[in-house]
Amino acid sequence: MILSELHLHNFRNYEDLTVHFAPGVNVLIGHNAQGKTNMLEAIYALSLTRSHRTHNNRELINWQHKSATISGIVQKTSGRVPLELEFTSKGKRAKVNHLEQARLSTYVGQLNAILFAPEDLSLVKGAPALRRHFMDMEFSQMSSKYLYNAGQYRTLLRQRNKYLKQLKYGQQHDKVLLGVLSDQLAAYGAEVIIARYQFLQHLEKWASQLHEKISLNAEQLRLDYITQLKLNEETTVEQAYQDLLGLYQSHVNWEIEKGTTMYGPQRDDIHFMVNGKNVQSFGSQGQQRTTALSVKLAEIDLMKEQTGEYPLLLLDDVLSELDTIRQTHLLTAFQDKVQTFLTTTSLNDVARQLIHQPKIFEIEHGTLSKGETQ
Ligand SMILES: Nc1ncnc2c1ncn2[C@@H]1O[C@H](COP(=O)(O)OP(=O)(O)OP(=O)(O)O)[C@@H](O)[C@H]1O
Repeated sequence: MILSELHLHNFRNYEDLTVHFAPGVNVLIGHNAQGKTNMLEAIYALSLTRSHRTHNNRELINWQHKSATISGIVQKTSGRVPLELEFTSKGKRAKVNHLEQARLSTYVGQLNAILFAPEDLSLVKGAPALRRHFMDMEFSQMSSKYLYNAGQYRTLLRQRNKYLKQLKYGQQHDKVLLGVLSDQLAAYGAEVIIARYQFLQHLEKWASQLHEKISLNAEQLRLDYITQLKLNEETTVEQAYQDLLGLYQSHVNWEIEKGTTMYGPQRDDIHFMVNGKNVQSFGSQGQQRTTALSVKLAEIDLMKEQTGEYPLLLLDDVLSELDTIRQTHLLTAFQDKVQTFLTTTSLNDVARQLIHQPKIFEIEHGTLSKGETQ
C-alpha cells in the first residue's frame, strides 16, 4: 500500500500542510527539532490512531489550538481509501471513506505501517513490557480481532486489579464478583495468548531467514514465546481458557494478598534465541541489533502474508545507528516493494548510492520545501 498524500492541520508544529509522497523512498531531512519525527508520528497515528511516543493525545494538538487533524489518501490494490483522524481534548474521531467509524477496531488495518526508531534497538535488551507492547501494536494492525480482545483484556484487568486491592484492604468481601471477573479475563486472555503464540511462529519464520542473511549465515534465530501456560501447536483457545481460569482459581488467596493479577498475558515475554542462547543475556550488542533489525524487518513480510499488502516502512533516524552491513540490508531488502519514509539530519548518514530515486523533503519549523526527485 502507498500513502500518496498527507494533510496535517494543527498537528504538533504543523499548522497546515499538504504533502504528496513518492511511492518509493521519501527522505525527510532537517536540523534537530524541526518536525521530522512529528511527520512520521502523524503517519503512524493515521495508521494506528495513536502516537508511538505518547499516550496523551493532547500533546499531538498544536499548543495554540484545540483540535488537530491528520488525513491522507491510501492507495491499495483494492482501490483508493481516504482516511481522517481528528484529535480533540475529548478524544478522537476516525473516518474511513468520509464515514465516521463507531469503533476504532474497524478503522485500524486500513493503513499499515512499521516504525523503526533508535529505541527499537532495545526491543531485545529492554524490559519485557516493551516486547509485549511490540506484540500488541504489530498484531493489532494485522487482526482487528486481536485489537479487540487485547483491549477488552486490558479493561477487565484494570477492573480485576482494583477489585483485588479492595479485597486485600477489606473494602470488599464478596468473592463471587471476583469469580465472574476471573472468568471473563481468562476468556479474553486465552484469545490474546493463542494469537500471540501463532503470530510469533509466523514472525519467526521470516525473522530467522533475514537474520541468517544479515549475519552472513553465522547465526540462527528462534523466537520463544514465554507464557505461564503450557502451549503447543495444537493448544486451542478453549484449553488455554480452562488453564488460565484454573490458575486464577487455585491462586485466589495469593492474588488477593498481592492485590493484583499474577497470571495472564500481561506477564508474558519473548526470548530471542541466537544459536540456542538467549541473546538478551548472552548476545553482544551487535547480535542484539541484528536481532532487533531482523524482527522488525520480518514484520514487513508477515504483514504482507497476513493482509495481502506491504505496509509502509517508517525509519526514524536509524541509519546513523547501524553499520554498513545492516544499513545495506535495511535499504536494499525492501525499497522496491515498500514505500519508505526516512528521517535524517544529514544526507551524509545515508548511503545515497543504495537509495533508488529518493524524493527529498527539507523540513524547517514545521514547513516543507517542495519535494524533489533526485
Ligand atoms: N503540540 C505541539 N505544538 C507545537 N509544537 C510542538 C508540539 N509538540 C512538539 N512541538 C515542536 O516540534 C518540534 C520537535 O519536532 P520533532 O520531534 O519532529 O523533531 P525532529 O525534527 O525529529 O528532531 P530530531 O532530529 O532532534 O529528532 C519541537 O520544536 C517542538 O517544540
